[in-house]
Amino acid sequence: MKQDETMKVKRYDDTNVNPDFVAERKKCTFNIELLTNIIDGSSYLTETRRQAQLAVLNNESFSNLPDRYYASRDEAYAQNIRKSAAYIKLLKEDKSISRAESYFMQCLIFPNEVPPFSLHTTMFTPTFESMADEEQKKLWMPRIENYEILGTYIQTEMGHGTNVRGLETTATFDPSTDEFIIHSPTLTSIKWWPGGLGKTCNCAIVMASLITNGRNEGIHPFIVQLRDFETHEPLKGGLTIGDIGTKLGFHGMDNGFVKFDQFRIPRRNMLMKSAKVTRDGTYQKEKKLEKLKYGSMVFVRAMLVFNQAGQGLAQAVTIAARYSCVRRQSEYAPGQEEPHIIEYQAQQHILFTELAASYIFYIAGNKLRELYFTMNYDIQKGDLSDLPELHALSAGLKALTLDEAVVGIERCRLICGGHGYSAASGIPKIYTEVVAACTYEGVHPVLYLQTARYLLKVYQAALLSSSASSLPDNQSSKYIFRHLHSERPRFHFPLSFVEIVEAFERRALMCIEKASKKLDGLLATGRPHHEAWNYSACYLIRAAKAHSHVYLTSSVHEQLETVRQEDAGVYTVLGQLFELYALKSIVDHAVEFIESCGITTDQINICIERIEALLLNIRPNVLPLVDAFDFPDRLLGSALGCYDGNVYQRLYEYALNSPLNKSTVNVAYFVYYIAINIS
Ligand SMILES: CCCCCCCCCCCCCCCCCC(=O)SCCNC(=O)CCNC(=O)[C@H](O)C(C)(C)COP(=O)(O)OP(=O)(O)OC[C@H]1O[C@@H](n2cnc3c(N)ncnc32)[C@H](O)[C@@H]1OP(=O)(O)O
Ligand SMILES: Cc1cc2nc3c(=O)[nH]c(=O)nc-3n(C[C@H](O)[C@H](O)[C@H](O)COP(=O)(O)OP(=O)(O)OC[C@H]3O[C@@H](n4cnc5c(N)ncnc54)[C@H](O)[C@@H]3O)c2cc1C
Repeated sequence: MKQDETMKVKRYDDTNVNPDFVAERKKCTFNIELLTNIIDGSSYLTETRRQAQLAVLNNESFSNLPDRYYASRDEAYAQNIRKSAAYIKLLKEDKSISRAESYFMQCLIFPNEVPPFSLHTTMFTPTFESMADEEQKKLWMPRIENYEILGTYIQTEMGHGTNVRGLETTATFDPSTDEFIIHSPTLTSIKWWPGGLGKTCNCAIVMASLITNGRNEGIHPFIVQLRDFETHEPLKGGLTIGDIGTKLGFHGMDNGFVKFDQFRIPRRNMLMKSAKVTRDGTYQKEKKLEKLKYGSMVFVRAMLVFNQAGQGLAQAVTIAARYSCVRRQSEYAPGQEEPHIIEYQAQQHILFTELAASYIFYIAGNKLRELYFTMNYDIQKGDLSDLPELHALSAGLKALTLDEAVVGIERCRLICGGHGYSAASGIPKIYTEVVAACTYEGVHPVLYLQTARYLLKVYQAALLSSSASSLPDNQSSKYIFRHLHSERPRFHFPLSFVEIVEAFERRALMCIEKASKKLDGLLATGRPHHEAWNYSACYLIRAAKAHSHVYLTSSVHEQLETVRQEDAGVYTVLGQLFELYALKSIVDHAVEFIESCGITTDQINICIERIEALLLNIRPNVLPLVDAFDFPDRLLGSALGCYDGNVYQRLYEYALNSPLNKSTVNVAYFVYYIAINIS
């Protein structure tokens, strides 16, 4: 990125800071900058992010006016398009902007929003790159990279989302014209939900059932132009396109629908890397590359762990923590000043356990992102051996971390009392964005079941093997092999970090064993496999969750081992957060740990006591721990969570700006009450 000499705006306003915050920050016992580097991945990435954020703050084209919480849907969409145009212009003009820089810029330009063009970068382009053959890439990529083509990803239909194989849209090859005819045969086959489809994108990858020579060959991807490149009008020839209307959140996004009515596209618009239709209509496929078509779903699921679960929860926690250090309430000791609400143990228990969870999701999410890029390198070269592992891991972790994050965000909102319910707190916006991720890219019961399917296969393999050596080191399920044939250790309390990881592994192994037994038991009664599978779902989902917890604890433990060599202060606070997250999970799932690890209810009580001690340990560092996330105020968009702690002044300004305050007597009130009373 080109450096801008005129960069003047500071990321924080550090003048006029609330004295309570100054006092809180003085209590810090560790090096905040080092922790920020760990969260970002490196000091280099911290610096890159800060430069990118400064570039956004210094550029007026990226301002959030009208106020994002008062904007109507039309205004929210228009604002996103204005900012998108400025952002894309910048990317075109400054080719030195790196992928990381553009990602950091995008997060701040569109705070807690998925902007209308985002499907272009997160799904359309990756799917095209992965599924198109070399000739197609040569033809299309320059216009895709140049944003002349702005694409979305069209898969879900009004009647089918989860069951991708059941999609009804057809792409029938017509050899007489060398074209495919895309068609929505029913109301339920209308494509529904794709981001940016309603108004913004001019092209799309469309997933449809390929029919050639009278045979249905299953779902395949096609690149389809939807709008005219000059006028932006929907193309003629059989397209009805529109916006699907108001949703829980995503107000600035035009999620859309499209009905295809015998719409024709050239044969070569089928993406032909792993399967193709020749000029005479012959269908050919490379079976081993078949699952590549699922690749973009794996990519986004893997990214959502740090991007939505980690970052979303961390933002809500930052807001709740800062507010808790400002807000005073209730008489604690008779006759004394009201304490800050952070001093109440009940507040600490919720806030600090969510703080711990946000660190765990962030750090494990970063590790998953790295793993994705490492494994995907081989996958794209045609070696798909790591794909099942990556699919199982990304599906389970997407589900578990987002399930826990949305509950955590809501708990953060609740502990902010009434002001948490105001849009000005920023938390409702974070919630509506993050909870959307629980639906898109796959609903969670379904994703857990995908993870469980893989785990049962690994378990079967482990039963037949006597060592873990047949699994590569990067396989997260290696513990199944390791523990299946080894004695359960005696756990000592309080648990060491190594013991914590082993306890999670033992619990996961037990859940997998139980799921396997349940399934086998039902099969043994003569039930068909699909029925036995369905009636084992509760066991299977428990196994998938337990396995995902293993990844969370073991990957953060691995990070702790590195930090231990580097800095004692950071190691201590990160270790406290790790222990708190782990012990709370053990207490929440006590029955499973008692049964799998041979521990007692008394030992669970030791965990509960230890949690209380950890709350006291974490208390002095609470503000520095959220400062370490290094969120600029604009990203948080919160009167309660601003860096300077001037909560009440900001809340008042927010209210004064309410559009309802533009007049002293509201026109509707005048028309319906005063005017009627007068007559
Ligand atoms: C620095 C960079 C930073 C970047 C930051 C990015 C930030 C992100 C921001 C996010 C913005 C996103 C905006 C919103 C986007 C929403 C897009 C969508 O929702 S789009 C719509 C999303 N829609 C959904 O998510 C729909 C959910 N439904 C599905 O995913 C599937 O259809 C299904 C899995 C449920 C069933 O499928 P079915 O065919 O019945 O499957 P079977 O069960 O019969 O298994 C068959 C075999 O295939 C295997 N396999 C399966 N999946 C995968 C995979 N992904 N892979 C590999 N393998 C997979 C499976 O294991 C099995 O293997 P085996 O055992 O035979 O060896
Ligand atoms: C904000 C948002 C953005 C989106 N963006 C896009 C996009 O860009 N492109 C796109 O193509 N799609 C998009 N989607 C669609 C999204 O991917 C689907 O909504 C999602 O995959 C779920 O499909 P569905 O809505 O049809 O739910 P269904 O599949 O009907 O599932 C409904 C419920 O039934 C249960 N269920 C279903 N099947 C099973 C099963 N096999 N086992 C157990 N339980 C089951 C689950 O509880 C599930 O929650 C988006 C959705 C949202 C909310």
